[in-house]
Amino acid sequence: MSDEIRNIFDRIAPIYDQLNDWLSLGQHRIWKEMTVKWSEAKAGDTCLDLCCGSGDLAFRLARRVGKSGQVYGVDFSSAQLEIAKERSQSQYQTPPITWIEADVLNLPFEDNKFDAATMGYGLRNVTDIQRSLKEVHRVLKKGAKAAILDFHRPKNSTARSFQQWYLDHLVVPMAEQMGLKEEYAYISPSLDRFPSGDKQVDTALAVGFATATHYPIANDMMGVLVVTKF
Ligand SMILES: C/C(=C\Cc1cc(O)c2ccccc2c1O)CCC[C@H](C)CCC[C@H](C)CCCC(C)C
Ligand SMILES: C[S@@+](CC[C@H](N)C(=O)[O-])C[C@H]1O[C@@H](n2cnc3c(N)ncnc32)[C@H](O)[C@@H]1O
Repeated sequence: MSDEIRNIFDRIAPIYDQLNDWLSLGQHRIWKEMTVKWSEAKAGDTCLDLCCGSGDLAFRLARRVGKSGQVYGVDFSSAQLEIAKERSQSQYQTPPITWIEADVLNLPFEDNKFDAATMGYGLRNVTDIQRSLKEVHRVLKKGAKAAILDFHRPKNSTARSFQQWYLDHLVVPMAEQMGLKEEYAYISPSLDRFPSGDKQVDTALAVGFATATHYPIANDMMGVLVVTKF
């Protein structure tokens, strides 16, 4: 299953950023900025962006930690990381971001390393949510936060119907124009499998986080799970 997921993101890498902009009417930038703010990353911090993809959240973290900080972006899609590296070169980077091709279910870092972490549209795509949250907990310093942004199914039936309509009539047809229908058709069933905000909180507390809060955004079509390690 993880090979299938890796292949999806390898294949969509060349158009991923552009489609996100078009399909979210640019709103994803706001949702990502909110996520980085909720991570409480600050100047001088050492930060981790899990499932970094083409680097959107890692770049935002870099701007917050400044030249005295450090940022690591981890993803198992080599094609996504290539895009992140290309983007790195085309913009003045303070600090330089370290891009690592690895599985977030088995992070190549020692315990208690990071002052803050982000994960944007990654938790829904990993094959073992509990294990992923355990790894996040392991590598965070005591008192550190992680902010985890993802889609989910809204509670409100009208919002759910709109979300599904949007996916069926805008997202997948636009992806189909680019020969990526199957890759984007994957989103809907991934939403069906993904736990609600309340269940995400329960899982986070069960793996050992001292606090876990889920903030619905975008009319409850997205959400940010903020967890703290004590
Ligand atoms: C940045 C966004 C999605 C990232 C993303 C996550 C995935 O799991 C994927 C899986 C397979 C292919 C692609 C992705 C993927 O791009 C969010 C913006 C892009 C969304 C595809 C747009 C969908 C937005 C909401 C359903 C509706 C928003 C309506 C509002 C009026 C903008
Ligand atoms: C929807 S993209 C999100 C990319 C980026 N965070 C963003 O916000 O645009 C999901 C990313 O998670 C990565 N991913 C999924 N499962 C992973 C795993 N087990 N280990 C590492 N990366 C993984 C995929 O390769 C993909 O780049």
